[in-house]
Amino acid sequence: MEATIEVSDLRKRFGSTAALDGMTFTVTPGRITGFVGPNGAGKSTTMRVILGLDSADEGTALIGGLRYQALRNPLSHVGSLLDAGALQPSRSARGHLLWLAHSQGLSARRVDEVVEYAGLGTAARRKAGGFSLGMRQRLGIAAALLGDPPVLIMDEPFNGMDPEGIVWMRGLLRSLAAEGRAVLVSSHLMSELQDTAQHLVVVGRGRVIADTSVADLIAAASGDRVTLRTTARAQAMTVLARAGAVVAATGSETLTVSGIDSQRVASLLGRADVPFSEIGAHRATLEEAYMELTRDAVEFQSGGTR
Ligand SMILES: Nc1ncnc2c1ncn2[C@@H]1O[C@H](COP(=O)(O)OP(=O)(O)OP(=O)(O)O)[C@@H](O)[C@H]1O
Repeated sequence: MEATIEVSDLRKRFGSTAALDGMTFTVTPGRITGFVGPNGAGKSTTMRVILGLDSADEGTALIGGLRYQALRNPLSHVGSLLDAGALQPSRSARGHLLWLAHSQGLSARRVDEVVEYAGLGTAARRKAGGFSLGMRQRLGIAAALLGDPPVLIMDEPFNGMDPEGIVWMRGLLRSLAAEGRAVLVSSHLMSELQDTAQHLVVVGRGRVIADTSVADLIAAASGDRVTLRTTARAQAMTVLARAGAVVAATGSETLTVSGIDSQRVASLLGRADVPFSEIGAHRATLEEAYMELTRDAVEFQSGGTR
């Protein structure tokens, strides 16, 4: 089966709310696609529709070219981590995985492999009801990987993870993508995706705002700005503004300059005898790029509803 997810023109209303309003994107194999957007943008609804847990009013969602309902032994086609709380609390983690495995014709040996892979170790014998959120996420990952699926869908997998767990999760996602799987990961924290995802689908109000590589998104948001460190901030601002640059102070000794390149900034300051210690092209963070893109798409902003 091809490792792809194809979402095409999904529309869904909940009463007067358009949760999905023409959602369209493709997740391709061999890379991590981050799925991001403000609260209420439609991420969970999209994931639920892809996984057959919810139905759309219009449009299609295909896994390897097939609707979820048409997949035989779905765990071997797609693994998902949606709600880490959905467990039988009295069952041991291993018992839960064994039950899942048997329902899909998978072996007990495979259960032991995924227990190891997800770093559950001896905790697998304990009742899942007593697990921390981080441990439940690991159990969810073990369940998602049971059928060795080519497609993975993870809703907020970093939730509840401690710093060591976050590093582990990043490495795991990267290796799953490197094995040629299609990996769709939603997250609210851009910092978690910055060094993890290669591609981003940014959504707002039920539709795609941007479908782009992380590198291109950061380059576009970085613009042609130059950052500068100087102990003579006021003097530098005067010299650069006189040359036509737009200058903004970003700290007591730092400035952002746009309109002229870093070489010109250096030569202007040199000629005017303005001291500076650092100069370089400004590189936006993924967080900055994301904020700029989604500014108009947030449903609720601090300071009241729009
Ligand atoms: N079962 C439901 N009943 C009514 N409205 C719903 C239901 N599920 C989702 N919605 C609405 O649909 C819209 C999209 O919600 P969804 O949960 O898909 O967004 P999201 O991007 O996952 O948000 P979050 O980041 O907060 O998890 C929201 O306006 C939400 O209130």
